[in-house]
Amino acid sequence: MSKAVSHRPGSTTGSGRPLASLAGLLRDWLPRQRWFAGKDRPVTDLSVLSLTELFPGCLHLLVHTGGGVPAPGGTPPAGDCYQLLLSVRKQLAPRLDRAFIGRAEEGSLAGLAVYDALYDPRAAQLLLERLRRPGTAGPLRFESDAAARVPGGLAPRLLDAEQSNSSLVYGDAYILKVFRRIQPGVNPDLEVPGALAAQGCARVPAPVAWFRTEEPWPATLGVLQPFLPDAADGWTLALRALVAGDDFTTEAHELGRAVAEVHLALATAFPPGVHGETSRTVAAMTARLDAAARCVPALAPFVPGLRTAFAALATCDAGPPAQRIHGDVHLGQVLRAGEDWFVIDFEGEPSRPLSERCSAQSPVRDIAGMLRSFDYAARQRRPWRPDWARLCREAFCAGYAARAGWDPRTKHALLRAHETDRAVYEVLYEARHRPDWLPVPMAAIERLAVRGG
Ligand SMILES: Nc1ncnc2c1ncn2[C@@H]1O[C@H](COP(=O)(O)OP(=O)(O)O)[C@@H](O)[C@H]1O
Ligand SMILES: O=P(O)(O)O[C@H]1O[C@H](CO)[C@@H](O[C@H]2O[C@H](CO)[C@@H](O)[C@H](O)[C@H]2O)[C@H](O)[C@H]1O
Repeated sequence: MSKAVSHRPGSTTGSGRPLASLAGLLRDWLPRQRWFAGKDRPVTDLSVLSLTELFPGCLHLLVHTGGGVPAPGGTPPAGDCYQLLLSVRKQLAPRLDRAFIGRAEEGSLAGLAVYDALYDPRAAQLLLERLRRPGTAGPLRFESDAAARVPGGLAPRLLDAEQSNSSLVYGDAYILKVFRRIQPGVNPDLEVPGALAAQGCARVPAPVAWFRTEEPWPATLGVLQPFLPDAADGWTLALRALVAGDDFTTEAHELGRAVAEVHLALATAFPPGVHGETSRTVAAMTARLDAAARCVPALAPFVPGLRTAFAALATCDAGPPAQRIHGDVHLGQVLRAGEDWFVIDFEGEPSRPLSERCSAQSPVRDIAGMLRSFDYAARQRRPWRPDWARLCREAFCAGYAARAGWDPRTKHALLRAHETDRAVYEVLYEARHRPDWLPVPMAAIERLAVRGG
């Protein structure tokens, strides 16, 4: 039986010494996780917002770092909230080495090994069982599409890839994405695929079950959707083509069509947006650039040149109307199964506030994301293959135009501004998560600032 453990939000000691002991271990472990956003500051404060015994031996936690203590049900505080599933054992089997968080030193957990339960097949199976049978566990709510029939007993495996979240694949039939950084509200990765499926859009795997919390505020915690078993992601396929010296333009053209179809479905599924005033877009892009330059000094010399890309928006054609978009389009977010491209991960850029990610924006933002991704792929090759990226870019835009009815290549200033904004985001992302990759977006920054495109 699951039960909610009574716990005073904001305290690491509300349930006694075990929490204090856990908090100590988590302060060291959290910053080492790829999905941890606050890598640029030490975890000095950590509070437990909610703690639920999901099943015997497995605790579900929402923890908060980097800000004031949040009030229950109140306004979300500054800082970040993370979802953790933790288990304890006397000894960890070697196959759970990667899951090890630390050994508790005090309280009732003293001497026990604390580990990330998502690596434990038993815990992963029990989590799927909860999703198969809608119900509650303390503040947690497990829900499903009434038409979905998820079979029991599917063998779980945790995807190794370093991602923004953690994903479990069950029997190559379903994939459960467990969100790590939790923001109040419905996660777009539940909301958007659900709305697109209702439109009959076949480009997106539709959610079949999900779980969410009511405390400390309503938020989505995880989504189960069909797994595309023989799919390969666009990044893997593009690199394979580059290594083999193959052309990728047919794939890029089809990708352009797929992204355009998703945009058309999004425009129908969500009420059309009002075009934000251009001056506000310019101000927002400029503010993001200035903030990024404060964190990554290498950007500073390019700031004046990059600002001209944003300023040009004031005098150029406004382009297509604002609408709901994907928000973080790149080659890793598209999967090819058979001849078809699918689009996944509608969370948007993980570091942006949820309200911003759900607001109507220019679809050019998504197009710019994919164009940047061709550049990223081309730069994985020595020597660099700018011609490969250029041909993919042309083909993607042509495919997009064939389906959307307008051609991104005719909106040069708009594209340049959005590619610049995206490259600035990438500089910050790489500086925080993969410093070795920083030269990739920096090369684009130099090109966009100095040569203008
Ligand atoms: N429906 C699916 N079918 C097959 N593979 C998937 C599916 N959804 C996600 N994946 C795989 O899982 C990886 C992580 O998914 P993604 O939604 O991008 O998570 P994250 O937000 O953690 O980046 C993808 O790169 C892809 O390889
Ligand atoms: O984790 P997400 O898939 O939500 O996206 C984040 O991580 C991506 C890297 O995994 C990052 O993408 C950047 O690197 C890609 C190559 O690894 C490249 O194809 C993309 O064009 C580039 O932006 C993405 O920006 C970030 O939000």
